[in-house]
Amino acid sequence: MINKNAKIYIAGHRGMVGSAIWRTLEKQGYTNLIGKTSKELDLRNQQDVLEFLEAEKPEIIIDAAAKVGGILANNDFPYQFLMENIQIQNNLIDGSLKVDVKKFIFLGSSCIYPKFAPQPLKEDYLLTDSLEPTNEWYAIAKITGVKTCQAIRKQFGKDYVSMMPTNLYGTHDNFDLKSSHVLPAMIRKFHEAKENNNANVVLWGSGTPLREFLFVDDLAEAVVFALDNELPEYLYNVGTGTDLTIKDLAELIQKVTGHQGEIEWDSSKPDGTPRKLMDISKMHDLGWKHRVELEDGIRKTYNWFLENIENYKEVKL
Ligand SMILES: NC(=O)C1=CN([C@@H]2O[C@H](COP(=O)(O)OP(=O)(O)OC[C@H]3O[C@@H](n4cnc5c(N)ncnc54)[C@H](OP(=O)(O)O)[C@@H]3O)[C@@H](O)[C@H]2O)C=CC1
Ligand SMILES: C[C@H]1O[C@H](OP(=O)(O)OP(=O)(O)OC[C@H]2O[C@@H](n3cnc4c(=O)[nH]c(N)nc43)[C@H](O)[C@@H]2O)[C@@H](O)[C@@H](O)C1=O
Repeated sequence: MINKNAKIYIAGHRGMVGSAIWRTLEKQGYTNLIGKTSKELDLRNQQDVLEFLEAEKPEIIIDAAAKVGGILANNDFPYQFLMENIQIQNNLIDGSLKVDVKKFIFLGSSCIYPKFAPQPLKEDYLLTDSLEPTNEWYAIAKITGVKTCQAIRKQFGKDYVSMMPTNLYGTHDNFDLKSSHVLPAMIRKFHEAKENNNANVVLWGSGTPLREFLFVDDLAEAVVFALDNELPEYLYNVGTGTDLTIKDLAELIQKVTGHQGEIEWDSSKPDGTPRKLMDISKMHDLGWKHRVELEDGIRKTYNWFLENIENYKEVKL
């Protein structure tokens, strides 16, 4: 068990995931949390990161800082998704080793697994085949992060662990239609179409790919679980164990938002990987399980969207 006064640095503490982890840690009584915005500390700058870590000497680091985006952003900006993520994670992980950070939690994504791997995806399937082309750049960066932490475990015996969440959604999500993931994009599109006399909604691809969705507060609980317990292995999947087609997701969000028009599918946009359902038995065996079911999570996210609707004009990329 970690001391509740331990100094914990949450990299990316204003993002969807970082802010959920911050809230969960506060709720569980952790008192010494630190965070920096990208304006205050650009994690791509090695010297600045090392100076910050040397000055602060955190006991624990949770890395929720990354260049993040949906299928189109990943496909259109391969260099940024590869390079910025490698820079951010290398500076944080190597800096942590240098200043003797006791525990490091690295967050990756289910896209690290091969495009046509057997389903559900077990942690062992890493590096057994080729990646999905729309996000291979981001995936290569994330695989490098997993392997860097694994190398530190092997060579220095430190508690550096990687968690691979499935597709996430929730409060503080990115609702910008160019850079967002599918679930917040659909909430915004159906809501705005409803407001616009139930106009038709245009969605991307064929609607046939399958995706698994985890509410971000559940992921935050999994991360705090990993912080409270020394996990025996280097890599853990985090998800719900259930997926649905993009078309079924669209119908569910259409119901929640109350939109009554038609849905059109834009086949010029990519489908991405056909399926990426996580095998989450390792986390279940240790005692973590998700709590928020999809429809409930979508309602919470839609309510948050409505409460914060004025902020969505900003484009993230
Ligand atoms: N969203 C999803 O569906 C999934 C996300 N993940 C992983 O979870 C983690 C967090 O993602 P999420 O919360 O969704 O992303 P967000 O875009 O919401 O947050 C990313 C955070 O990273 C920070 N950041 C980005 N670049 C820099 C930089 N150069 N210097 C300092 N800080 C930087 C941002 O800081 P600031 O706000 O100050 O600019 C922001 O707070 C990532 O590792 C991602 O790969 C994994 C699976 C799915
Ligand atoms: C988390 C994960 O996220 C990304 O992978 P992805 O799951 O393919 O991403 P996505 O959420 O953007 O799309 C899922 C599916 O949904 C379809 N889709 C329909 N209509 C919209 C739409 O309006 N917007 C978006 N974004 N997608 C749409 C879309 O065509 C695709 O079939 C990578 O960043 C990857 O690196 C990663 O880790």
